[in-house]
Amino acid sequence: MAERLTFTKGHGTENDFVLVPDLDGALDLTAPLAAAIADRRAGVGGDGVIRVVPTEAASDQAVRDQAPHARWFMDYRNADGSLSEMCGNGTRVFAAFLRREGLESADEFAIATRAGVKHVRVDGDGFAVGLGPWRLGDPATAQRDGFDALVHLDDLEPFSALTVDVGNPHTVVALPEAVALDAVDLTTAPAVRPEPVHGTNVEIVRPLGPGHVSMRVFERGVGETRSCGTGACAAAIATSFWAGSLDTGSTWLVDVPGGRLTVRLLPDHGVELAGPAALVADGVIDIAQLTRRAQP
Ligand SMILES: N[C@@H](CCC[C@H](N)C(=O)O)C(=O)O
Repeated sequence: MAERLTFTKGHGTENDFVLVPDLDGALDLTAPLAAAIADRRAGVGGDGVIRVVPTEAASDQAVRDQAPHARWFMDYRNADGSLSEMCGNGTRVFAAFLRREGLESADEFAIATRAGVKHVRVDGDGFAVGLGPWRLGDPATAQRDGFDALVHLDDLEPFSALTVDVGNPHTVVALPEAVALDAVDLTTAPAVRPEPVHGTNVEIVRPLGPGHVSMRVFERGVGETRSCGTGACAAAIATSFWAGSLDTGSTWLVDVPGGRLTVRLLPDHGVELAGPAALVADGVIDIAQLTRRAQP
């Protein structure tokens, strides 16, 4: 493996990522290496690590099959090194990197992900990305009860929640009026029942008005983050579902600690996420130093 890796640090509404270009597909971005890069004290630091690699060089056949539609694969890992199928904020930062580097020059293009091909377009200063199709985790239970899961927060009675898949798994909590959003303790992972087999991201949502919610998120493989793009989509979908108005072409503003995202609900379970993307630093990682463990 190369001893030095170039990287770019970026963020979308303060959900931050380390992008590692691997233009010839030679880098073995293992879970321990990704976790070391994402480490905020001994590494570069980020909520996730994104390898930028030609789609045809991906190890997964299902990803390589996307090569006729998308030249570049967003190989996403969480800060703990685990793989994720999708990252909404990451898609915009990935798109900004591809354009800055001249790897894509059009205003609209597609990117390959573990959740399939996603279409990106320039949208003002930022990007809009189609993240659909979404689906409810347990549609029959959700249609009958309005909820299909319970989430335990703090020492309070469990809260009703809805499971939404946006390529990756989400559980959205409808926080009752009596509980302040800022007061919820997200220093540890909320317990979700039934326990999701592959884990879940948990969004806690407070409606602010028509088409407008405030949200905090505990991300699978990370902890509390300042934003989550797929989580914002899940929050808008769940809130619309509870209001009985899905698939209406509505636009939602989702306020997160790191800023504001816009979510458009489209027909046929489509959903589009729009927001900023910033590339803030470039550098070089010394792999030997990064992986050297301090002696006690
Ligand atoms: N922050 C991302 C989601 C990243 C992956 C997530 N933690 C998971 O494991 O599914 C976003 O903006 O969507």
